[in-house]
Amino acid sequence: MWISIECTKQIPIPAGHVYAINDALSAEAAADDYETCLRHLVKSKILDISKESGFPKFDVMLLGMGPDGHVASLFPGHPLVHEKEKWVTFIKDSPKPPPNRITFTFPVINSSANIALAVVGAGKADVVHKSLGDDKSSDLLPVQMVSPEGELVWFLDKDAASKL
Ligand SMILES: O=C1O[C@H](COP(=O)(O)O)[C@@H](O)[C@H](O)[C@H]1O
Repeated sequence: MWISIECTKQIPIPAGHVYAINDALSAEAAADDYETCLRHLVKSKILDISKESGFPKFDVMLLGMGPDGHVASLFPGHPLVHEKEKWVTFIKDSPKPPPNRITFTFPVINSSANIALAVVGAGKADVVHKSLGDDKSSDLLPVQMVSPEGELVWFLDKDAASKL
């Protein structure tokens, strides 16, 4: 949401190219509605399907990361990180406000051609260190499960990179 609102202010994206979440609906209904929207875009050949995965394939996905290592609304230890079928799903118990959210699932995120991961602030330094370091002793954080079909590029500010 933030991206669509901020980007449309900064760069001239035609309004018809922005597919906003319908926040008048419940989280469940908004997730269904958004997945239906994606399916229409696939049918009308605006959005590709990955030959590898059969899920929608975005050219580029811009993700952030929370200080707990979550991406999109896929939080560490939450069952949604293991969703394998849905394109878009919902969460009603998000550990970070707001509690009701919708999110792309990992099959969609990881079918992207490319992903830019933009991470800023000292509050993210520990998790950046853990994610990019060698310690694979504990369960993977959601950010460590991000694996697009093409390139994954991290963009860090000095504070976020301070423990590397
Ligand atoms: O809740 C969320 O937080 C993360 C991190 O946000 P930031 O403002 O600290 O960069 C964001 O990437 C994610 O999309 C969102 O669901």
